[in-house]
Amino acid sequence: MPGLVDTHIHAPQYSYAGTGLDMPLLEWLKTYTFPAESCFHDLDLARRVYTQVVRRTLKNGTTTACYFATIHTDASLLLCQITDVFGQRGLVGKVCMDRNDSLPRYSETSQESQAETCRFIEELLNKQYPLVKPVVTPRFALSCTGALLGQLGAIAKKNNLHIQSHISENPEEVKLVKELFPEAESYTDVYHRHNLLTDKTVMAHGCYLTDQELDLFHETGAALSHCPNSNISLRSGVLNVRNVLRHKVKLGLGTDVAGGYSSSMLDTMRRTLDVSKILGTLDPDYHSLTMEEVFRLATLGGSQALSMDQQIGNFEVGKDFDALRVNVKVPDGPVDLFQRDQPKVGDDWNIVEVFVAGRKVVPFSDPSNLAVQSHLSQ
Ligand SMILES: Nc1nc2[nH]cnc2c(=O)[nH]1
Ligand SMILES: [Zn+2]
Repeated sequence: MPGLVDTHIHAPQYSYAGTGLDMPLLEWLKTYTFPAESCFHDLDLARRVYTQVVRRTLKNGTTTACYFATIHTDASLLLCQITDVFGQRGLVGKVCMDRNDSLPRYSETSQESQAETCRFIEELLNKQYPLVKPVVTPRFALSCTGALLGQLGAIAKKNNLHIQSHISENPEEVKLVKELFPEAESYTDVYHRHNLLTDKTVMAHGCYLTDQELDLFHETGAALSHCPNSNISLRSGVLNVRNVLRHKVKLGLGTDVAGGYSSSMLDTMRRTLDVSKILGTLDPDYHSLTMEEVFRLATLGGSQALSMDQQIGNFEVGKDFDALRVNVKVPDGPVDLFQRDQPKVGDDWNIVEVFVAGRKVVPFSDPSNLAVQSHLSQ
C-alpha cells in the first residue's frame, strides 16, 4: 500500500506521549507542553527523543511526516539530520513564538524568532538533504504578535516555503484570538492578512471554522490536518470532515502527538472513522466516512494537503515509491482473520517493510544504524 502521510506531529512531545491528557488545550500547553519543550536546548535530549520518534513513526508506516520541533534552531536542525539519516521524508519546522505569558522563558523576541527562522532555513537548505524541507512554523496566533506573523509570511513567500500552524482547535483559544486580534474578521483572517494562507499551508484542527472561513481556505488553496485523537484526548472539539470536503478544502490526517497519544497513523484512521460515526449517530442525515475514504485521506489526501501529490500519495506512474509491504497474516499479529476484499486496520506488526523514495528504510539495517550512530555522535 502507499506510505502513510502524517500531516501534523510534534517531535519533542513524543517524550511524554500517552501522559498528561487530563486538561484542556491552554492548561495542557502551560502544564506539560511548554515545560517539556523548553528543555530541547539540550542536544543530547533532542538526539534521544528525535531518534526515537523518527524510528517509531517509520515503523508505524509514516513515510512522510510534517514535524513541529521547538524554538531551538540547532535542535531543530538535528531533527532534520536524523530524519535524513533514517530516510524518512519530512517537512520540519523550527517553532516560532514571541508571546508566551504562561512560561516566559520559553519564548523569543520577534527579532530572534525571525533571525533564527532565516538561519534554520539557510542551514537546512545548505545540507541539501534530498527528502527533508523546512516549513515556516508560527506556533499559533496566540503565541505570536502580528508583527512576527507578518515577518514569517514574508519569509515563506520570499523562499516559496511550506507553512504550518494551528487554527480553531478549542473554544477558549478561538475567543482569545478574537480579543487579541480585534481588527481581524475571523481566526482564519488573522493568518490570511499576514500572508500565511497559501497553497503550501497546512493548519491543524479547524474544529470551529465557519463556512466562510472554509471558503477562504478553498480560495487560497490552504489545507487542514484532521487530528481526531488529539481533539478527543484534549476534549477540544469535533471536526465535521464531510463539511470540509464539501467546501473542497484539501484535507490530510495528523497524529498531533502528544495532544494525540498515539504516533500511529493507523490509530488516526480509526479515530477518524469513530468520530465520523458518532456524528452519524447524532444526526441520521450525516453521511459517515467510509473506510476507503479514510484510507485515501491518510495517503493521497495527506500528500495533497502538503502539496506533494505530484510526487507521492499513490502508485501513479512517475511518482516516488513510498510504500508499505503489509503482511496480513504476520505471526502473532493482532488481527487473525483478514478476508479478501474486506478492508481492516491492523497495526505496526502488519507493516513488515517500509520504502521511501525507493529505498528500504524498515527494517532498519545494521550498517545504516552504525552509520547513524557515528553520524549523530559528531
Ligand atoms: N494540539 C496542540 N495545539 C497547539 N496549539 C498551540 N500549540 C499546540 C500544541 O503543541 N499542540
Ligand atoms: Zn499540534
